[in-house]
Amino acid sequence: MSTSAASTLRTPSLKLSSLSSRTPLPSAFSVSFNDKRAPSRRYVIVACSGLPSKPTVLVAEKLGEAGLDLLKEFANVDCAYNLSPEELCTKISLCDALIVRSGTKVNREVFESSSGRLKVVGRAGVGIDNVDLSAATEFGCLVVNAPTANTVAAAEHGIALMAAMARNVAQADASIKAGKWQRNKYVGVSLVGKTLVVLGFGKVGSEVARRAKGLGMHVIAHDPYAAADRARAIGVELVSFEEALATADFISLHMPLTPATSKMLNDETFAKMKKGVRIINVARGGVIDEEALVRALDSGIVAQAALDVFTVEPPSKDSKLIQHENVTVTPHLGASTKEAQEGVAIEIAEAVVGALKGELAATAVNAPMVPAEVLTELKPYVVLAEKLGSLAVQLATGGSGVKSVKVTYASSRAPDDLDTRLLRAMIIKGLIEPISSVFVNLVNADYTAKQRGLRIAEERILLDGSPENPLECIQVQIANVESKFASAISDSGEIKVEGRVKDGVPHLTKVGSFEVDVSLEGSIILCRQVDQPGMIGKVGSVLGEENVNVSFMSVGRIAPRKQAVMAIGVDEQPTKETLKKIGNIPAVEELVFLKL
Ligand SMILES: NC(=O)c1ccc[n+]([C@@H]2O[C@H](COP(=O)([O-])OP(=O)(O)OC[C@H]3O[C@@H](n4cnc5c(N)ncnc54)[C@H](O)[C@@H]3O)[C@@H](O)[C@H]2O)c1
Ligand SMILES: O=C(O)[C@H](O)COP(=O)(O)O
Repeated sequence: MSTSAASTLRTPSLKLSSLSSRTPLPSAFSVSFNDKRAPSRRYVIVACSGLPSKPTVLVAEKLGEAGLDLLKEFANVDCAYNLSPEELCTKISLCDALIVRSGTKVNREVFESSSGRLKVVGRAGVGIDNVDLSAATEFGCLVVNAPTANTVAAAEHGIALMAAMARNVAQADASIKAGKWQRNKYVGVSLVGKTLVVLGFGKVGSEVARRAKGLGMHVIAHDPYAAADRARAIGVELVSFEEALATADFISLHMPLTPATSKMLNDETFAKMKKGVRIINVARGGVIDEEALVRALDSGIVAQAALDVFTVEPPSKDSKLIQHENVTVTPHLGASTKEAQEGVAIEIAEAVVGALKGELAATAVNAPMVPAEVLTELKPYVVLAEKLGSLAVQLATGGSGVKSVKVTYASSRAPDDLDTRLLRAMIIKGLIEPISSVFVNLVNADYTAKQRGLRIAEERILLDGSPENPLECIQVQIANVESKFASAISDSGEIKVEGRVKDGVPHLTKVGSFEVDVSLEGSIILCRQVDQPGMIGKVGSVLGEENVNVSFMSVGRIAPRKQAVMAIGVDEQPTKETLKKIGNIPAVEELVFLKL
């Protein structure tokens, strides 16, 4: 990709088939259940069920027109800039999505105030340090960002600040406008031949490095997570933090603000730098201890600094740092080019609309990454997983006592070739939703389980045979609970249900120790009886008389004329009286109705 093209990059609209294997999964999102009997069924994995016919998107900071146009095709768009925190909290309960830049704090109160309606937060830019990700995850709200469209703009601004600082452009400009002509005062330093250290060799850092090399600088970088061969490919050596500090003439900062990078440049690290070093920061203000920087400037360790970002934005007018003669400042303009803002607006609008539609989000920040092809393959198993979770918990007496669940995946695939995070999330959804008002999705499943003290142990059984299908069967067991259907308790004392996918359709294949075979759609009646002729007919006619349509029926028995379990798939919910009539059939010993 040419660097000039990068700033106007558009994120293509994402469909399952167009995603690469590194595409972060979905959060959200609806996955079509390929069921011949229910072809129109949409299956929501994550966030976006229950949306009104036209969702509402609150755009809380200025967004490029092209992005707004895209949003308006799909949603009601409310552009409300400069909201106070209170106003944002008031508005948010009426919104399905929120789009912000770096100027809006999307904190816990915002998620709390949304009362569960907010499904997606779109950050029109890279840094998500203004969004409380744990709160978003807790509330099952997907966070997406626009990570590529402003890369070049930020890199160009870094280079602009470095050159302007080295030649005192801002100071000389102010001086001349004040009526002075100070040619001797503003003698600068050259860039050519100087060592530039790039701290954070990601998208922006590497573009800065590329450009600085073009200016004849010697460029080295420190980034504990960057690949050395990627750096080498553009002629940059990765060095240790200590070496970086000790050799730099210029240091340009390009890491995210995280607990690990907060105040990374401080009194101690400034003391390790060469006297007269120059610092450029277009990353985040918080990566520098600003008071320590003032001390380093005063002592001459740091000759000059050029800053686009600040710990508090806007910084106070009388801040010593801002007013320092050797400091050049801009008001967080790194991403502010027409091209970048247009690109960011399109990138974020596409991500938010896609998320609201239930498509995959390539830029999800708080959802696990599951490659798209894995998702496609797992679709029917995803449905199976949720239904098994739901059946298992409905079989327990008093669902709130469910604390320990064991999930067993039997597969011919090696464990490394089977990603079960999505399945686990769906089992958790199935286990929790029928017994609570919590909405569980891929974003918040593990968190919600932990909050409820629900332990999920996963086990894999490696089968012989062809690994053509990802899974042979899934088994869900709940320990230490009683069941309202005693036959669901296995020999080892747990509630046990097992299922598999047949011709793309999920089936229940085992309840307790009984083999059954019923397609998991509609609802199910499980009925234990003494195995004898005519039972299917008797139960079937009670249901027929009450106009309840049977979609599937299967009987599993221990041995002829001994106990048997009948699994009956029904399209309609039978009335209590109907169930009572079945229970009154002499050979029937117990029965339970389970909603799917
Ligand atoms: N000023 C602006 O307007 C503007 C515009 C765009 C991006 N940014 C900021 O620039 C920064 C970089 O953005 P990006 O798109 O290149 O992100 P990126 O994720 O592509 O790159 C960040 C890099 O920092 C590295 N890193 C993480 N911890 C580190 C550490 N302790 N030491 C050194 N490196 C570390 C990561 O490995 C990664 O390679 C972010 O803070 C972003 O918010 C600012
Ligand atoms: O992280 C980013 O993308 C930049 O800091 C840009 O922030 P902005 O969208 O507020 O300009």
